[in-house]
Amino acid sequence: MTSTTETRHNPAKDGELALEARDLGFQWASSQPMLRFPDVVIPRGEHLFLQGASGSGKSTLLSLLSGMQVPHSGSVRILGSELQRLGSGARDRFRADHIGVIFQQFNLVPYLSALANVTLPCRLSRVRLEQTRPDPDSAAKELLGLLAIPEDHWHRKVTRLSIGQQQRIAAARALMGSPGIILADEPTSALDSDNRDRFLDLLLGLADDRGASVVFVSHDRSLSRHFHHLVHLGGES
Ligand SMILES: Nc1ncnc2c1ncn2[C@@H]1O[C@H](COP(=O)(O)OP(=O)(O)OP(=O)(O)O)[C@@H](O)[C@H]1O
Repeated sequence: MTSTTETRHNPAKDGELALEARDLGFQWASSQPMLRFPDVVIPRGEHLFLQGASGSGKSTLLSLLSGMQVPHSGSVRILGSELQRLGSGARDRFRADHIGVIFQQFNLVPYLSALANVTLPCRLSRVRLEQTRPDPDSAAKELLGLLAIPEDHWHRKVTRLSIGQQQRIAAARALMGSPGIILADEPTSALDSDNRDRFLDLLLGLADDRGASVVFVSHDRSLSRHFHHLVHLGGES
């Protein structure tokens, strides 16, 4: 795999890193080639754009960074914790506590309201619940307001909302309880370019307010200007 990494900032001192992934290699099956990834180093509060052609391994890299998959080689350290040192249950808890994920298809719970989807992380993580004290509902409503979801939509099932609104609800859910890292996998692919830029400005602004680092995946390199760091995956060699 040929890959490039660009950075517009000097790396922070160790201990101030949101994320550090070194020498990562992963193989989905023994019949498939080993995917090898460039090192990823993000100082706390800075944001990284992950770009590459279809099949280059962007989603695979996100699944390694989130601890959903375990690498065959190399290491992932998030907010100072080495993921491989955690057992699978502890890794799941760490993800629920410290990582907000925005999926390509949003993965909202279809039978829940917008508000109930946003408060979900607080039901899965005591750490995220503590961060929204005294009242998770108020914290969720504040996020929904900041993300321009009209108040009369908050109690509607998410399936009755537009794609752009569902995407912003997925962003609110990821930001809820101020996790240190947000991983976003192509959440803008259904939007036109104006709405894509507007969404990114909102997401990065809210992440900045909360001190979170965002790793954002997209095919569209024009979005990279919003980010401190760029990693380009070049595909299988
Ligand atoms: N669950 C899986 N099982 C087996 N192989 C997989 C799986 N997921 C991805 N792959 C393979 O791993 C390689 C990288 O796929 P990945 O989905 O990470 O790429 P991507 O850059 O995110 O692609 P896209 O932009 O199309 O979403 C591809 O060859 C793909 O076929």
